[in-house]
Amino acid sequence: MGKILLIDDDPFQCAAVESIIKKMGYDCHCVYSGIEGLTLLRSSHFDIIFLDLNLHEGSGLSHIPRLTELDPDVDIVMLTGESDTDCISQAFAAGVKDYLVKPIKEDRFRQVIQNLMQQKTVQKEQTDTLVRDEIIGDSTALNQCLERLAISAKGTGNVLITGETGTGKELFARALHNNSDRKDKRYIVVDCTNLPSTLAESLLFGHAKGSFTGADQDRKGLFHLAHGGTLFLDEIGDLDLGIQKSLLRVLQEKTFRPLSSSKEVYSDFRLVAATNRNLEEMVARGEFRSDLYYRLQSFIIELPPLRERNGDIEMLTRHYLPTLCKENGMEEKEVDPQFVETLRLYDWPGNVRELVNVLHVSLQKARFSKYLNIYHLPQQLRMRRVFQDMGENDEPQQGVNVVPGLYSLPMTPEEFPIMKTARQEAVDAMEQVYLQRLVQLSDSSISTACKLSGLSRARLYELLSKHNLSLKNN
Ligand SMILES: Nc1ncnc2c1ncn2[C@@H]1O[C@H](COP(=O)(O)OP(=O)(O)OP(=O)(O)O)[C@@H](O)[C@H]1O
Repeated sequence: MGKILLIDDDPFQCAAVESIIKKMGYDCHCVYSGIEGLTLLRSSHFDIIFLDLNLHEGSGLSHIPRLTELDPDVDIVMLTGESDTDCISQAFAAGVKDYLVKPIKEDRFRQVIQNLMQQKTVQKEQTDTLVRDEIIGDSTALNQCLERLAISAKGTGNVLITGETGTGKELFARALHNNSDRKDKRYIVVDCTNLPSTLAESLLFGHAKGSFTGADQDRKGLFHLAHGGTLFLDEIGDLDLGIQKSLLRVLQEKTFRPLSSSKEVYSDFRLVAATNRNLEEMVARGEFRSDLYYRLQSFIIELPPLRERNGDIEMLTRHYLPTLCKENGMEEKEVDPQFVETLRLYDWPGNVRELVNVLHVSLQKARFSKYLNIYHLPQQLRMRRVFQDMGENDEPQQGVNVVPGLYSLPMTPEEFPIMKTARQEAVDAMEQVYLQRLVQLSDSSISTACKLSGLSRARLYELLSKHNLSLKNN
């Protein structure tokens, strides 16, 4: 049964609305302040919240970010006596689904509930039947992306998948094809990175015999081959501007002419594109065509970075470890809880790809051990853990001598490193902390950094590069 929450400080209004909702067959809870609403949301899920604007404690709008943080799937509808246009715009900007002005009209009220509930049911059905392929994770953020994947798979328009490197854009593109009506037709992948424009034209559009030296026969292009299926353009942000223009024409007209051919070819392919670049900024700089950008925007799936869904880390680890052990000819290993805990503390700039790589490296170190523990992890992850243990998030506190604590030695003879390795790891860890602090204190000035550290410019640049730092990190 659907659940609805009313947040309104007028008990009479609540009673009237509650009776309509209960007659519709839904479960209804009333609370008289935003604070009570937030408390309730910590332990219960609701499908819809009707939120009053003018509450005793202040504006209901101020509660929206926290309400959606606690229950990302909830739909919020304003229910208020305030009909000021500014309030309406602010409410929509804050993400509400609808805005109803009191006194409520019962028909309209019922319609809002029915539509929102229906949409939720359809979304759930679509997500439940989705074939996830290899997509692992159960965080709210990933589940929201899977919902969008399910909706887009049943649609027909172009889809743009965005997200940092290694977040799974290619995995989603393939799953989109496999869940669509086109799944029995071709799925063609084109990596637009470093695709020279001359080669791109003949690859995408095809060519007629004799169109250039070496073209000894007619060749179908990928647009043609993808007819009825899906064309995945990976890293579309890298596509040459000239090709962008031709692509736009193909998307609009579904026809194109292979190089040196007099015949137009019709092709009905579905375009899925992905990028880790900010296309909006590229449009502003004139590096990406705005008309193509608007065409691609019809449906966007934004994949969150792993650090924003670190609830998925354990699931991904447990999924990948057995496969990696098998690939490396090892018995499956047991995993120390602190190992997973330490994985959760890290930022994962390379996202899932980096996580898989770290698991691979850790397994190499643990080759002769039955367990995976934190000492098998690369140094930057162990360092992160030390910072955390010191009660900090990112950096060492002002004036604290962090260096001696950075390198913790394993307790088992099998893991115990030779002195040379231990010394090198300690030096590396110390350098990293030292340079991070130096960068902070130098205010992007190389001469200040050299003066403070006593290092030459050449040596400083060498060390910064070794630790992936830049004076501009400040
Ligand atoms: N949710 C996930 N579940 C399981 N594996 C994942 C997931 N997301 C990513 N991966 C794995 O991480 C690696 C990188 O994924 P993928 O190539 O899809 O990322 P990407 O976003 O396309 O990266 P790039 O922008 O660098 O091309 C692959 O090995 C993929 O299988």
